[in-house]
Amino acid sequence: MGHTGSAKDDLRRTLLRARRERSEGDLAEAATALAAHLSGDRALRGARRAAAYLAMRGEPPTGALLAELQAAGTEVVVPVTRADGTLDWVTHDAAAPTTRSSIGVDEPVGAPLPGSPLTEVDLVLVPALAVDHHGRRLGRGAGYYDRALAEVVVRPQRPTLVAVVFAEEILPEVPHEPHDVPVDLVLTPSGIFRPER
Ligand SMILES: Nc1nc2c(c(=O)[nH]1)N(C=O)[C@@H](CNc1ccc(C(=O)N[C@@H](CCC(=O)O)C(=O)O)cc1)CN2
Ligand SMILES: Nc1ncnc2c1ncn2[C@@H]1O[C@H](COP(=O)(O)OP(=O)(O)OP(=O)(O)O)[C@@H](O)[C@H]1O
Repeated sequence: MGHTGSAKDDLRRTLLRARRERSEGDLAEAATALAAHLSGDRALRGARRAAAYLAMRGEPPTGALLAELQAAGTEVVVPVTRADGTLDWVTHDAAAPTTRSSIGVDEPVGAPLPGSPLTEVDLVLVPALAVDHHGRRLGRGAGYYDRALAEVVVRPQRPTLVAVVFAEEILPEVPHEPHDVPVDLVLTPSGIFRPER
């Protein structure tokens, strides 16, 4: 791992530690606030299909946000991680059973959608540990989203990419590499931010 890799790892550790210290009350408030900001932004509110995700421990909770998207008529798909490092996608149903994967992610047990669902969405909510002022995102380091997004951003009709983080996780600069795909918007419990490009 080069310089950028170890700089990313150091920052990940710091950010994960801060996330572990958030109270349940803080998280519940964040969940409601994220869902409330949805209606204020046209790209978010008007999506026909959205790729989202089930938040894992420490992440800004996405349950209310996904419910709000569905209530607005958006079809929501969520990922299932595969051993080869790619993501499958399943239609989100909050009432359907999920299973916790070995890496701590809740995943639907339903059948994956055929084809490349990510190429048919107009909005992608992307998990992140931090995002910088240019929209560059720091993930958990497994590369699932970098690989998945690399395929959609080359398409003529690219979807709006939205990272979801706590406001304190918007940083002036995060370490980045050529394969990192920048996001268009950042959704936080404090509001929506548009990175400079
Ligand atoms: N909610 C959510 N889903 C997601 C992602 C994410 O960041 N958040 N991912 C974004 O790419 C992919 C999964 N990537 C992951 C990469 C590393 C670890 C990880 O290090 N897990 C810890 C355990 C964490 C815990 O139990 O709280 C571990 O295995 O030690 C987890 C997920 C796909 N789905
Ligand atoms: N487009 C790509 N094709 C192949 N490998 C990739 C691609 N993008 C990233 N990777 C690999 O994935 C690994 C993790 O990358 P990186 O540290 O940028 O992940 P991340 O953005 O923090 O994680 P994630 O995308 O899972 O949230 C690296 O080893 C990188 O080489």
